[in-house]
Amino acid sequence: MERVVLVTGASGGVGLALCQRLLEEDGRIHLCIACRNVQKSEATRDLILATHPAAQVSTVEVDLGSLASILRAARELRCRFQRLDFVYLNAGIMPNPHVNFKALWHGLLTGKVLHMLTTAEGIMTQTDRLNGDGLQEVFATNLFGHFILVRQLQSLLCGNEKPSRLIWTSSSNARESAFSLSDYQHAKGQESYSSSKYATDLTSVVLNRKFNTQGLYSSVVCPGLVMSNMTYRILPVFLWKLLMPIMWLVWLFKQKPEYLDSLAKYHSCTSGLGKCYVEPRKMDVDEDTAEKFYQKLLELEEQTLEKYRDLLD
Ligand SMILES: NC(=O)C1=CN([C@@H]2O[C@H](COP(=O)(O)OP(=O)(O)OC[C@H]3O[C@@H](n4cnc5c(N)ncnc54)[C@H](OP(=O)(O)O)[C@@H]3O)[C@@H](O)[C@H]2O)C=CC1
Ligand SMILES: CC(C)CCC[C@@H](C)[C@H]1CC[C@H]2C3=CC[C@H]4[C@H](C)C(=O)CC[C@]4(C)[C@H]3CC[C@]12C
Repeated sequence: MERVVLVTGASGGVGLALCQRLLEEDGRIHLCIACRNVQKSEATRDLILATHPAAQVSTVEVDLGSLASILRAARELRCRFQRLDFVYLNAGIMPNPHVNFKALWHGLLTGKVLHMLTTAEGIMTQTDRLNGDGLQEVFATNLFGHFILVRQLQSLLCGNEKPSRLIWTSSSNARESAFSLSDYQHAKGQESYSSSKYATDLTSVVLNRKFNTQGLYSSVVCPGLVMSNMTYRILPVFLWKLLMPIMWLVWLFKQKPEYLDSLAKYHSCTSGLGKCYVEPRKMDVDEDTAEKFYQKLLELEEQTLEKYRDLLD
């Protein structure tokens, strides 16, 4: 039976590129794209089929900022599929981004410029707000909505013949100092994006602890700086185009000499001898904090799903 792959945030940017790439790697998969509404789902499906006409692509509507929508989508997926092999938890937002140009300028003059330009540490803030479920929107969309989706899809992800995998799109902007267990939704600070991505890293770590024995494995990835609607909301397109030569220089400086081989093809995978093509980095995550955070997520799940009893099985 073909492998079933679910991708959230498939309508553009990283998610759409990921869908195209997955089909290039294996045209036999069943790709289920999760988008916010029917129009987006169908437009995305048409775009994918234009380049991969023989692909099996289905759609599901889910607004990750709405618990009711997530519960409906999960119910629909449980009816449609017997298992899910890969779930890419990719949808994400960074509302009202603000660049601190003073800090940026200061950073450009220091030795930490590469670190600053690849992690945005100290130069980006956002303003968040409450969503319809009374949750901080960035936390809800980037992390909690996905967490609820995974919990609701547990029966399709656990106990299968082959292991299933969750792949979270995290970010190099994830930072421990932006996250606090006492304000894990980041209602008080101005780095909700960074906090939500650190929360993502913690969640992935703890999900492995809880679910590896049931055949579910979780990992996080950072796609690097990608030109998408998200980045075009930070700076206008023309400015990014002007900055491109600088970004290329940054990229070049970040490469190890062996990466500059123009004949090399880079696959994000591991060879039979264990050699990795993409450099792994250890996450700055403490397992004890991850466990405490998990308990808080479970408590929040219980509180928030209380009013949606009719949508639960
Ligand atoms: N761009 C970058 O440089 C980087 C991005 N990332 C991460 O990559 C992921 C994808 O971002 P990117 O492609 O750049 O940004 P885009 O804004 O282009 O894409 C975001 C995707 O998420 C979807 N989405 C947003 N909110 C919701 C919601 N409430 N419910 C369902 N879907 C939603 C969007 O759908 P819709 O079309 O309906 O808005 C869209 O498909 C994010 O998690 C982001 O944090 C990580 C590191 C760097
Ligand atoms: C080249 C400079 C002179 C001008 C660009 C300044 C900033 C607007 C951008 C510099 C670094 C960028 C970012 C880095 C990390 C990204 C992160 C991985 C992510 O998940 C989302 C986008 C970034 C925060 C991105 C945003 C713009 C920069 C801060």
